[in-house]
Amino acid sequence: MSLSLSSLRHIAGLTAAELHATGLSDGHPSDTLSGNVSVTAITADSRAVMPGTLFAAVPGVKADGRAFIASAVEKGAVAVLAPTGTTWPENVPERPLVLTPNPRHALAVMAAALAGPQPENLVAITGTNGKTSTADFLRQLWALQGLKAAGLGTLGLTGVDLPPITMPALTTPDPVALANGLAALARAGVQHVALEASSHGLEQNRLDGLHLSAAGFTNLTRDHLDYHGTVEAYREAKLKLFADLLPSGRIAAANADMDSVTLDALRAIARTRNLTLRTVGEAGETIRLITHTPLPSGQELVLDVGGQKHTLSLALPGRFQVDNALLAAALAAPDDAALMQKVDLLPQLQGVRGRMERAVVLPNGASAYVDFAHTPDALARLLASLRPHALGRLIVVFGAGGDRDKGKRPLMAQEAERGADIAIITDDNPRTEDAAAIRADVKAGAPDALEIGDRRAAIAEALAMLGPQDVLVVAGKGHEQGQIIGTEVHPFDDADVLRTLAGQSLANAAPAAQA
Ligand SMILES: CC(=O)N[C@H]1[C@@H](OP(=O)(O)OP(=O)(O)OC[C@H]2O[C@@H](n3ccc(=O)[nH]c3=O)[C@H](O)[C@@H]2O)O[C@H](CO)[C@@H](O)[C@@H]1O[C@H](C)C(=O)N[C@@H](C)C(=O)N[C@H](CCC(=O)O)C(=O)O
Ligand SMILES: Nc1ncnc2c1ncn2[C@@H]1O[C@H](COP(=O)(O)OP(=O)(O)OP(=O)(O)O)[C@@H](O)[C@H]1O
Ligand SMILES: N[C@H](CCC[C@H](N)C(=O)O)C(=O)O
Ligand SMILES: [Mg+2]
Repeated sequence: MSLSLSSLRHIAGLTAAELHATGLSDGHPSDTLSGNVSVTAITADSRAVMPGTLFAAVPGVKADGRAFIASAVEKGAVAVLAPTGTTWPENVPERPLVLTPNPRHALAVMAAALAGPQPENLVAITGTNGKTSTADFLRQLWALQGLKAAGLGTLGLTGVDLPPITMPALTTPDPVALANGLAALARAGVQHVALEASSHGLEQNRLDGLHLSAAGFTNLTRDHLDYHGTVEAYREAKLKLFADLLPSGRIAAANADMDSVTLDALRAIARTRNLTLRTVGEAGETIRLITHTPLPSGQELVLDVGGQKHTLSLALPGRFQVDNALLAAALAAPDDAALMQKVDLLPQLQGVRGRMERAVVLPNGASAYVDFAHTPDALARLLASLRPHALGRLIVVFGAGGDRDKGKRPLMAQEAERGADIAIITDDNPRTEDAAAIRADVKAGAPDALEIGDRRAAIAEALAMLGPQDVLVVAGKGHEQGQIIGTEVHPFDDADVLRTLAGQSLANAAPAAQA
């Protein structure tokens, strides 16, 4: 699809006064520069510019996109979008220059306009933990009703019979990939999409071009303060989904057991913006969790759904999975009358890859789980959820990622030490940081924890410790397929490593047992 620059500016709410170009002495654009150029694509990456592209030159964390205007023009950019105050670089052929205080917002809105259709039911989920799980449960609930549905987030694009669409490996993709991916899904008849809204994505306006039908909020606890600076700024970024992006009159759903500051702020936004707020959980008003009883194969739930008591079994272990399942049900129901029907589907939900996934059961009855907990709150809840399953000891292997929030490292360790009988600190994507220094930051919160840097060796050591009825959980990587050291990704899959090592130890044990 192509659109004229002036239509794009109109769509993004940018006025004529914001169109400039160097060499225009009277400040008024000439005909060529008046915005009648045809734009076929938009990108914020000069390396992706092709003839006909509008280049969004945005300052970022590592680089300043304005340094690449010359290169974009050389590659055929027909116009440039940039922050107010940007001047045209010297010795670069003139192009229309659209200036706005928030070019990332304009980029997302224009990308959506150029991409075309969006799925009719587009639900975004935010929160510190539980976005992927809730989005996948929602996708499953739709699929169970026979609807063509997709999930989009940390796991990439998920669903059955989807067109081949490549997405960047981010929880919330950049606005151009997002808009194009969603348009491809809509064109393929996928009208139900559950999407993760990360705080980075919200802060960077990646979702600003989307037409959302509902939005969910799981919880807000510590993470990503390296990027947002303060909890307040982090909360503000998450709340943007409800304050700015979700259109008035739509459904907002939240876990009522989340911190009260965030919940109160959400309630205030819902009131002001006329959103229908649904709450779930122990304090939930829409779906209230009355009791939950862990069972060997999952858990039994007693719920109050709109005043009606309802008992059902969930085939998933872990208290936090109940929160995610109930939030998904609240988001799946277009009106209150449909709530019970969605709740009735919950027993059919299947586990999400790498989320409390039981990878190995040893002949002595010990189990080993893989989970994606990488925050203090997630680790605390994970270990509390596993405790009833550990008739023996509970052992955790975990680490903290490099180039990510340093403040969470000792807090994660405290939760590991508090919640498990044995905690083993290991490496989890050191990225460009020194792995030993990360482990030292972690160990400051758990001086008694064991430290084994090599992740495979740490898992092997933990497996060797497992006595009858013990439970091991390897946390932090979940579905991940690699260990990122420097900028290189070394293949690594916790579940595979567990299965391989458990198989080897059984093979090694066999001759000894016969002797
Ligand atoms: C810190 C961060 O979020 N960075 C994201 C951001 O990059 P940025 O805009 O700051 O980029 P930059 O490298 O400073 O460059 C500035 C601009 O110059 C442009 N450029 C750069 C080089 C060049 O040759 N030409 C060019 O035009 C860049 O395309 C960019 O537009 O925007 C890019 C495009 O959307 C993202 O790819 C990039 O994600 C990086 C890779 C990343 O690691 N992000 C992580 C932290 C992230 O976003 N995680 C969240 C949260 C996960 C969770 O929930 O836990 C996620 O949604 O995945
Ligand atoms: N509702 C919840 N409350 C607290 N912890 C949770 C909740 N749901 C999941 N977790 C924990 O967080 C981990 C990650 O879950 P999930 O992948 O669903 O979260 P996410 O928000 O998508 O994470 P990311 O920010 O990395 O995308 C799980 O493996 C579990 O340990
Ligand atoms: N989306 C999260 C994933 C963290 C996973 C963990 N394995 C790590 O590397 O810290 C992040 O980018 O912070
Ligand atoms: Mg996720």
